[in-house]
Amino acid sequence: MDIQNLLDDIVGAVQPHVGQGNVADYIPQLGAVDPHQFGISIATRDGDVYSSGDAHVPFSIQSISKVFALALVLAFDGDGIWKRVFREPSGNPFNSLIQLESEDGIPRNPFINAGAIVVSDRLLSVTGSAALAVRDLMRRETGNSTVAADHYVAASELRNSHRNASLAHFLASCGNLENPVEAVLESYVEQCALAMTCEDLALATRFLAANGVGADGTRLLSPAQTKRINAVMLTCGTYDAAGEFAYRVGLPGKSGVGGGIVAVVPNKCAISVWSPGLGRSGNSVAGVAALDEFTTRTGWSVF
Ligand SMILES: NC(=O)CC[C@H](N)C(=O)O
Repeated sequence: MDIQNLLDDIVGAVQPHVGQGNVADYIPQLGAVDPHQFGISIATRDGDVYSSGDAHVPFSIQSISKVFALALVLAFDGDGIWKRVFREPSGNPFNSLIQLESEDGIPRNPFINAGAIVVSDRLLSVTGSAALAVRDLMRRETGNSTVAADHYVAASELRNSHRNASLAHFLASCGNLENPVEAVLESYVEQCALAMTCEDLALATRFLAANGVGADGTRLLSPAQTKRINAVMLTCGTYDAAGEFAYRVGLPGKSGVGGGIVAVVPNKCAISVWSPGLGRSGNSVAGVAALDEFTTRTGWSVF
């Protein structure tokens, strides 16, 4: 298969969707991003990388960071995190407060905000800085030592983080935070504010398509842990649109409100797409369309 040709074709095919949806203006700094951009990259298990469109423009990875924070907690700390967070789809928006109270402060899964705040809290306890731990993992896997958080985005989110602050305070009231709320929130927004390109993200995600083996050949996760992260991405990675994403794309995937999505074809490749316009559930409209196109054309799906 000529992957480069395929990606160039997909860039053309999704053009009608580029600019559709809305940029995430609840984080003011993200509201200023030009929605008429689209990029796609693939990093194969064998080490080849293909890109097309705006694949070299850095964007805010936001909730995509939640996958990497979870991977690090599982790698450094084992399965203990699963006592503090469930593994069920929530069927609710990513920043919803509703279930958290009725389910006694145990978030539905690690990819909605409440669950990711718990994971970042644990990563903060284990490493001293969730944001730096995630950043260093990204640098190692991409070989790009310039990967860093955009501090304007982090500050912009922190100033407007009333929702996440309420989730964190509620978690603390249930005894499900180990660190002070302010420290956890700071670390969480800093991790979300990492700026990366599609190409960076495809490279960083590749270990999930390689049974847990990282770029330098060392093992980050066991094959069983890798399988499980991919399973949680499939069922929970795109929030209350996870069913629709599985239906259209058929791959484990994780989205962020910066407009990025990463997806994993186990044992083959990692794919990253980016376009800032979001649909109702906070997933990139053109990004989902591109992944739909990709799995339809290649047949590379888990189903
Ligand atoms: N879905 C997302 O990307 C949300 C991440 C964002 N930092 C938030 O907490 O609201």
